[in-house]
Amino acid sequence: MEGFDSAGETDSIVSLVVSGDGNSSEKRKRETETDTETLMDVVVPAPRHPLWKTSLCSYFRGSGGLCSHGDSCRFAHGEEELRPRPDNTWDPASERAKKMAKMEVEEKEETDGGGGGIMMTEKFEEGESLVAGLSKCLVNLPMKWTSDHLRNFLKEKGVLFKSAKKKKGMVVGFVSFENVEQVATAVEELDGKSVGNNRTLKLSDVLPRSFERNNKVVSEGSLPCSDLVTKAEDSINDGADSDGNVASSSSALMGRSARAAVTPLAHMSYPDQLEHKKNSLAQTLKKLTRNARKACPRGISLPEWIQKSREIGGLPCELEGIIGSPSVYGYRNKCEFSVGLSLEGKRTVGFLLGNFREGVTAVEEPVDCPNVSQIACKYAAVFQKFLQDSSFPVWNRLNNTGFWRQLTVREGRSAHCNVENSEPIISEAMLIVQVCSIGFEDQKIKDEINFLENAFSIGSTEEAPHLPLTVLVIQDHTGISNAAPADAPLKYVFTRRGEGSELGINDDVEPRIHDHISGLKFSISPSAFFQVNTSAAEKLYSLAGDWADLGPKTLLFDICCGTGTIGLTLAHRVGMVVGIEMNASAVSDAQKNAEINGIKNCKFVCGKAEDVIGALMKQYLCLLLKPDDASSSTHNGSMEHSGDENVIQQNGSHQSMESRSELLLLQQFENVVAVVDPPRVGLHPTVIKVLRTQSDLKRLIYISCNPESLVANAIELCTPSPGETEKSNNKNNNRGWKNTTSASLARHRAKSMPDSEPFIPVKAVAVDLFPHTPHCETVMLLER
Ligand SMILES: C[S@@+](CC[C@H](N)C(=O)[O-])C[C@H]1O[C@@H](n2cnc3c(N)ncnc32)[C@H](O)[C@@H]1O
Repeated sequence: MEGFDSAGETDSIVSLVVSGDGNSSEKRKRETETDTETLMDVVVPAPRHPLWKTSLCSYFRGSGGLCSHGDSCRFAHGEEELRPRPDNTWDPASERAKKMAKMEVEEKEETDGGGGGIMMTEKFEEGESLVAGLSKCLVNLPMKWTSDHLRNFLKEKGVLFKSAKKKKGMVVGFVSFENVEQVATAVEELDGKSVGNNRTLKLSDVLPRSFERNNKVVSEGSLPCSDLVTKAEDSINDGADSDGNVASSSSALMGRSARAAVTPLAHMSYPDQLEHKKNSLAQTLKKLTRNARKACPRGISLPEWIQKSREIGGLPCELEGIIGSPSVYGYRNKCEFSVGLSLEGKRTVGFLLGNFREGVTAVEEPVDCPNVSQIACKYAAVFQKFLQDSSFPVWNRLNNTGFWRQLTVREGRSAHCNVENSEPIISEAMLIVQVCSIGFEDQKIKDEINFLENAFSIGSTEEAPHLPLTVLVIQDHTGISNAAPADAPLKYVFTRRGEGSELGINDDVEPRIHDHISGLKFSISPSAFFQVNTSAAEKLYSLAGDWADLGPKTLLFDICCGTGTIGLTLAHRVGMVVGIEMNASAVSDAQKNAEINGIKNCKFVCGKAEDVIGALMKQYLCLLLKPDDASSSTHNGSMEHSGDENVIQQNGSHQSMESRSELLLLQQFENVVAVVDPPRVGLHPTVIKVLRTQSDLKRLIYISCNPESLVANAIELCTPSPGETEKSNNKNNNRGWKNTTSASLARHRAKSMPDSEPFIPVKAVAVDLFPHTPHCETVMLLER
């Protein structure tokens, strides 16, 4: 379970180990052969108090790490020393206890159907209707069950019913009955009984949706499947959309507002939010120390950074605080609005209120969401107004039918600021409307899209000043979740031929908008990643550059480079940039961006980093100037670029060096730095292995939007390599990883890391790109 892997204290074995460097005072817990029972540094007193280290030391905490008892203190100096109490509980002041309490609340909410009922605003099938009193909602069913599973289960239990519906991926199902006797039997046979993997079934009444209670006519002409209203979107479901626009399901369910769903920290002051995020990051980073300590092979002394971590409260390195966002309100340059029915049954463009898994499908307008820009809100309102009269249905998440699915508004800032308030001017906007064309006639779609284009055009000019509208894209996506792949077909594209012209279908004009970072202009295509908070991203990139210690003799790898933002903004500080990115449109944007800005020392490679990085590093690093070669170098200290074109290489294939001049240029590099900025899941193991084993790579800047994956990757990068014996012992030990945490998995992988010098975490800092949400970016410097 997340957060509880680190200590594994209850089943761990304490042993005294003399470290390989002959330091006999270094005592630590060791992993056992079974791999799950792992340990940490512990000083064992004699005799040991029965409550040894089961409570946090208040002196230690209050004094910022000073306790006169030192290692002999019976209280725990920090979370990593803390042990469970004899009754298997944790010190209530500890993070573990708080996390456990939180999880208990969440589990209870899940069992209770979210504590407030299920918000289903959609019907399962045409003609389906539920009669109040003769319909029940079953909560806590196994997610993988379908309607058939539910029906068989009811039959097995001898429960008669009229109809039963259950959608895979949800924990709720809906049953209607012929009469009250059947209802009574169902309650007796099912409520509180065990189902699936020890889940406790709960029967809830189906409450009429508010719009039915008020006897309003519902435009979708449907009755709800249930009384409980729940609805959250797949993106919210998974905890985050592609850009970290996240709603925690529990807060969404409790808050019952779009504001609470997408900006759960909005009730706090901004300084409090920053403090909260910094503390939460510190807790996560401590996992790096704990896990690297556990994974440290036998017979090898603990790296100095682990030994010194006690001096900084268990952190792997100094956490230099958190940098706030220059813009706190309306900062998002990209907003993804779902289309669905509100709690009132109205066609709505906004945010899902909770978690689809738990049956939430209600969408509410983005009212009071402090991260959403005014322009995005206005376009959402224009689209919502249009939908009220559209003859095409909105997307039904229960049976995956409908046409209108999602609106994304992307904005681009001009190079100039508003003279009155110094705010950036939003000069371009791209609207991406996602639809599902299955089952709809082409001509009818065309007509409907023309109406929509007209509605947006008029909507944009009705505002004073006019809203920017650069391009309208209709994306056709037939998948279940709204998260469309980068290559989802663009069915129609309306662009402007020139400044001030009307939107129209101009096949020769590419759909794109432009933004500006650090004085450079960036061209952005519809599916390319671009940080959602431009002014905070500017801070992030320049900080990464400062930490990277760049110079004209630096070769910089920008791994997961998107549209090239990091590499291009740092290009003037290095000899050459090699960017790697898998999204072909983003690579093409990066290439264009280099051209637009007259930058000639960047190359962009299209491919998955795991497929291309090994060959690329070999190709470039074997030509590095080594200190021994310095005397034979012709390098005169200033970089002269050959004027080579920036090169895009497709599908992971790599070409040999383009020219002799490039080869000569490379020979002048004296150091290599990599900046990695991976997606939420972190780096692929192959990429980690290449970074780790390329001994010429001495400095690595890790930028992460997910501290858990940063920690997991850093465990592999920073743990000393195992000896041969340990590696071979580990070979047959690869079992039962399905339910393990990312950190445990990383520990396991670290054991098979080829012999190589580990990196050392030097410093870290948080940069808040997502005010009002729990998310923020982390930058960590690793060196060796
Ligand atoms: C967090 S974004 C960072 C983009 C860029 N550094 C920026 O700041 O704009 C992650 C990028 O990694 C790309 N990506 C995801 N998986 C990848 C992989 N396996 N190999 C290469 N790029 C990948 C995504 O397409 C996305 O552009």
